[in-house]
Amino acid sequence: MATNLVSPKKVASITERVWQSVYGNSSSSSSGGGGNHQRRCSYESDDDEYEDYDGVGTVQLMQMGAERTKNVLILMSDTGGGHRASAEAIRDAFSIEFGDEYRIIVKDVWKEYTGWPLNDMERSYKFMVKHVQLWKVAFHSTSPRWIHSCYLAAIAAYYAKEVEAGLMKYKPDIIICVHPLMQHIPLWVLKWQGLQKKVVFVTIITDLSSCHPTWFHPGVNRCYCPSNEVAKRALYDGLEESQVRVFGLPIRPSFARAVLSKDDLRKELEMDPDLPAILLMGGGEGMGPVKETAKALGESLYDKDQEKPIGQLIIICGRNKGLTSTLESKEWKIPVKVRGFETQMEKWMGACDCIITKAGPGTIAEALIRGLPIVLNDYIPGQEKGNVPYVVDNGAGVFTLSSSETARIMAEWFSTKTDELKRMSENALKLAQPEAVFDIVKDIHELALQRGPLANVPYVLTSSFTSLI
Ligand SMILES: CCCCC/C=C\C/C=C\CCCCCCCC(=O)OC[C@H](CO)OC(=O)CCCCCCC/C=C\C/C=C\CCCCC
Ligand SMILES: O=c1ccn([C@@H]2O[C@H](COP(=O)(O)OP(=O)(O)O[C@H]3O[C@H](CO)[C@H](O)[C@H](O)[C@H]3O)[C@@H](O)[C@H]2O)c(=O)[nH]1
Repeated sequence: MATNLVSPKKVASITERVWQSVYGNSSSSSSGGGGNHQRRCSYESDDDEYEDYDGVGTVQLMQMGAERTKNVLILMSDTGGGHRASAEAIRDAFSIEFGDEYRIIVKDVWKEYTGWPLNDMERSYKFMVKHVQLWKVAFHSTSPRWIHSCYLAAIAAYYAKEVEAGLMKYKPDIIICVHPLMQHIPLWVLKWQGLQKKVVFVTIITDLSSCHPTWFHPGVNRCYCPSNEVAKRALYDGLEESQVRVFGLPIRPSFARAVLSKDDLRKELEMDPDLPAILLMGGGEGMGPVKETAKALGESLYDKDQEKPIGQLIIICGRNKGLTSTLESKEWKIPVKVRGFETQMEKWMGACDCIITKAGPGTIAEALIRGLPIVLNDYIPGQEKGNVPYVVDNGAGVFTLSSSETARIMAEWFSTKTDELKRMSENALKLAQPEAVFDIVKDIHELALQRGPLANVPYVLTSSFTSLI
């Protein structure tokens, strides 16, 4: 007797289980539900509900052989503002380039599905960069591969199941990671699930130069580096040339495709139409010496002899509510606007003549696109240290930690050294890479097209495969 043959009864039972897994127990569930998913808006944000996602399985089966909307899951965390800005840039570029071909989901899966310390990275990061020596020690002591691998393996042992549930909910065809600590556990999960051939996994590095080694994971399909310096480090850390691409840091398409003139923007933002304008900020969290610099500028931009201002100041405090209220309650001799977290940074940058900021990579890359000369007044040790020479050596800005020096430079740029301001603006534009975000999404699209037939097999027949047989 051929004992290794599967009996008809067993086949029926597997078919039945596939059927149930796809359509549920009730026969009525097969009607219409999937169609709704097909008609959904093509991207979802963190705040949107992603209800009844299991219906995607239905859609997938119905669409076998036909082109179906692909799910792209972007993993990010609000540790600062840079990762979300890059995630949104990628989301918007997918939408511009490919319309409804892709459904984009931007998520902090850690926050929703895991526990401490992964679900609280925002607060931990904020705390550590506030006590900057703590961050310096954490950054450098976790740099050796064996150390961060041990930490992450220990965390994976605790949270792998939760991360798996978080990933599977969205049934991604493509996972894009824009955070260094969000690659290791998902890549392990894909390996355990046998999904490496089905799901494209790419990482987009959002630090310009001295980034943390956790960014370089050899298990990714692509590692997008923002600069040649980062690419060199990636190769040195074990990635193959075929995995590495250098297009630049992805910046929201609204920066690249801005059409409004400075005059129109100033009108819209209710700024003085004539006075030179400085944008002062400190990343998504409003970090660095924003308060001290604002006070110094309040004095240096006021001409005491003529009793009138020689410039105006826009201060963007990000999510730092304490800073916003302190600066709002101050009396100013020059025109000043104090703002909290702004969602249209391209407009504020487009309306100003130069920027003062800590050395955040996102802010720098955006300022370069807008041709703003940059005064770097601070940097976070570790990942932002290398951004200082990147700006200064390329002639796009200057670096000083002193608020009074910053104020003096500003007063000069607006009076005796306007030629320096102009030269730096030209150098900034030369360094800008507004098309990077489009190059990256086109490359990811190509990568997805190259996937083998398994990419079109619905999740119900792959990830659940082991549980079905
Ligand atoms: C690398 C291992 C991560 C596991 C975290 C656990 C403990 C290690 C303590 C500090 C981690 C410092 C991480 C440095 C790596 C940063 C990489 C980077 O460039 O990230 C940039 C990004 C900002 O843009 O930074 C972050 O996202 C930092 C998030 C930090 C979250 C750390 C939360 C840990 C909090 C307390 C840990 C205390 C005790 C640890 C016990 C661990 C037992 C397993
Ligand atoms: O009100 C605001 C303030 C800031 N931003 C945006 O937030 C981003 C800030 O990003 P940065 O890279 O300049 O700096 P962050 O400190 O906020 O970003 C964090 O993530 C970065 C990586 O992406 C770096 O690792 C950085 O060191 C880390 O602190 C920029 O796109 C900026 O336009 C807003 O949209 N609105």
